[in-house]
Amino acid sequence: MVSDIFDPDRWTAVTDDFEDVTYHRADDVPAVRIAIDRPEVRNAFRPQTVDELYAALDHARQQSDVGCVLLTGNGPSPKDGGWAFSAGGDQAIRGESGYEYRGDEDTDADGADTGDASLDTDTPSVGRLHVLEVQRLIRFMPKPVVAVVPGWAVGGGHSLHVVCDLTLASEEHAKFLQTDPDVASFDGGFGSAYLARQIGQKKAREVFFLGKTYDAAEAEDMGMVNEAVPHEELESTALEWATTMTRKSPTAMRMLKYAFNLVDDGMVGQQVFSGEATRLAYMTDEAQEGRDAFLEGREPDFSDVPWHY
Ligand SMILES: CC(C)(COP(=O)(O)OP(=O)(O)OC[C@H]1O[C@@H](n2cnc3c(N)ncnc32)[C@H](O)[C@@H]1OP(=O)(O)O)[C@@H](O)C(=O)NCCC(=O)NCCSC(=O)CCC(=O)c1ccccc1C(=O)O
Repeated sequence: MVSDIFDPDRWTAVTDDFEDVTYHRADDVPAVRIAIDRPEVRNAFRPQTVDELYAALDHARQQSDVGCVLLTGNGPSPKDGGWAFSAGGDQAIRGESGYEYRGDEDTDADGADTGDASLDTDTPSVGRLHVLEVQRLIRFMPKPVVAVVPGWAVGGGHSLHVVCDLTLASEEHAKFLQTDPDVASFDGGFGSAYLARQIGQKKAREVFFLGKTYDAAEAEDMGMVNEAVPHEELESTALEWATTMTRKSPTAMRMLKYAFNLVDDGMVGQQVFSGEATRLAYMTDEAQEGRDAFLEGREPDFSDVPWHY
């Protein structure tokens, strides 16, 4: 079973190679579902989880026939039935310089520690803080990413929902909490500054400084959740949203996402938006005349091109 509220009749696995993440493509909607699959620790992410999330998201980014990504957490926990989107960085493997790989390199087939970490050549020995790379991938992905929140969104897990384009939450189980300063961490980028854009400065400071827990209805009132729906309808509603969005013009959706981003993303936002404008310009006769003139060693003739106003 992938997740209690996952409908296996509507999805096909893209890969079974991941350990911490499940990755499915919808059968009748051009959308994918990427889920953290560590429900026993409230979907806290370790470096391997972040690597797999990045790989799945980057794969989804490059599928020109996929128009929407649903990002969620599988559940419930087999231990206590609790639900989570993600509880952020896995504190159990946090070392002095970041989150540490603790995997096959120093465990035997049964998972017991062999103390043989030196044999590992695939994974870096330094601590990682690379969920920020996942945030940037979500931010710059040319299609909407929806955070589908079935339970706790906490710490770095809260930041992940903040950076998504839309958030859909379970009425009964979704809970939003920032614990960063409790564990001496601080997401000073999208997790806080962009959150303030969504809910205002006073409220964003309250989220971090007071560390209150908000339910889905409160989060919707604050403007950081788009809609709260009954838990049983969470994934079907997410797929309905994906259906709606993927019927729209891909170019318009991409340009709108980058236009929304632009004002907060400085020169990089301008670069991303302008890159897409350049792509559109390349598709015109005007651009092809410029290219052809160079290749034919002549002056370009733009005399037929109107000065649009
Ligand atoms: C999420 C809780 C509020 C849920 O509470 P509750 O429902 O009562 O469940 P628990 O019994 O507490 O938890 C069940 C089970 O899960 C384990 N667990 C939960 N969260 C984590 C976690 N983050 N790491 C490891 N394990 C976790 C818990 O130990 C229990 O296990 P048992 O074996 O069953 O006892 C509550 O659990 C909670 O508050 N969790 C901690 C939330 C937290 O502080 N998260 C870390 C915030 S800091 C962060 O995410 C930094 C990462 C980051 O994004 C970042 C920031 C800045 C720069 C870079 C980065 C980066 O790249 O990483």
